Amino acid sequence: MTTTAAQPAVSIRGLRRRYGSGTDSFEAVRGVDLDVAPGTIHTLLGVNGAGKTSTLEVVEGLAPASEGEVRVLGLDPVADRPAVRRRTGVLLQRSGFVGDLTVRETLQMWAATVTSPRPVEESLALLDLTDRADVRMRGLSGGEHRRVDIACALMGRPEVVMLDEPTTGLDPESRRSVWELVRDLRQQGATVLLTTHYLDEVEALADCVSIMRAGEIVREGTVAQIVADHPSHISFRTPDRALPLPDGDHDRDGELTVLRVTDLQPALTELLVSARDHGVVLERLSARTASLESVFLDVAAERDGAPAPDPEHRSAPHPETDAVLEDVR
Ligand SMILES: Nc1ncnc2c1ncn2[C@@H]1O[C@H](COP(=O)(O)OP(=O)(O)OP(=O)(O)O)[C@@H](O)[C@H]1O
Repeated sequence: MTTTAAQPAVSIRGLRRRYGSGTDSFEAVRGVDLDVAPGTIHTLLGVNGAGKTSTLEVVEGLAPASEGEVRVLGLDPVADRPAVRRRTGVLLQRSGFVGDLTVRETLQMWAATVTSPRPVEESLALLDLTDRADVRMRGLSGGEHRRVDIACALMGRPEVVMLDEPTTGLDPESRRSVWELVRDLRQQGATVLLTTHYLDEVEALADCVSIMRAGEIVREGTVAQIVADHPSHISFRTPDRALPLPDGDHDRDGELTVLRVTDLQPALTELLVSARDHGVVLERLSARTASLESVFLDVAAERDGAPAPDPEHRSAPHPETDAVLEDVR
């Protein structure tokens, strides 16, 4: 008996999206291909302006593609919008809820637009909002507001959930509770496509990650696959230029040398032996295996055609991407 691979929950082929027309037009999405396997969490990771929202809006059926094809559960999100909308939940980056309504009234209003909605009390409990049910929307903190947005996105028990930066602006505890919720959705069989610029969010959630830069997907796979394909870094300072170096990509900037190597341990051993044999002191020696952070930094550096930043000056292991990128600039 032959088995066929499950149809992707979301499939994107040759997607292009242009804003404006003529000489003023700008192409924000430049030929994206993407498959999201059913029952998985797929993250789109990229810096501000990479094209994540522009892509997601087409998948959500909120904007037409300039070119290419998108299918959600086998359906066209624009032409088959009513059918797609019934089976999907969408969290936009910004919601436009009225500040005068209470949280409960907001959820009741939203429930009226959804086929077979969850009971409002269940939605309140799901997002830990029961105690805030009678507070007006304008009185909520940013994190509480975001939880109302998420409650609305999940109101119709969607098969496919699209979340645009679900945890931006949330405190660490709220972020973790959203992560739990997203994992629960997967456990219940839903498919989740989410955009983020948090590296720790990708590491916590992603079955598959697509890294976007300037409207294109430039890396894709599991975090482990992406990291395994990336070189490790060795850096040190020495005024001695005659030191023989192991094979790999070398950059020298004054006294600083940065090596990019595929196999860290033998390269490091060779370097240490070479330094000992030549009587060279390697100051501020540092060796780092590849990480999602180093992949991301190198992807960002490729954007400018600039060399990857000095690993000595990289920041903490899981900072927010925008903070990481301050190092690159
Ligand atoms: N309505 C618009 N008109 C013209 N350009 C736009 C419009 N919306 C977005 N852009 C541009 O398209 C590019 C991609 O924007 P997009 O919002 O898709 O990126 P993003 O990766 O989602 O960024 P962020 O993390 O900031 O949300 C950016 O250069 C942005 O300035």
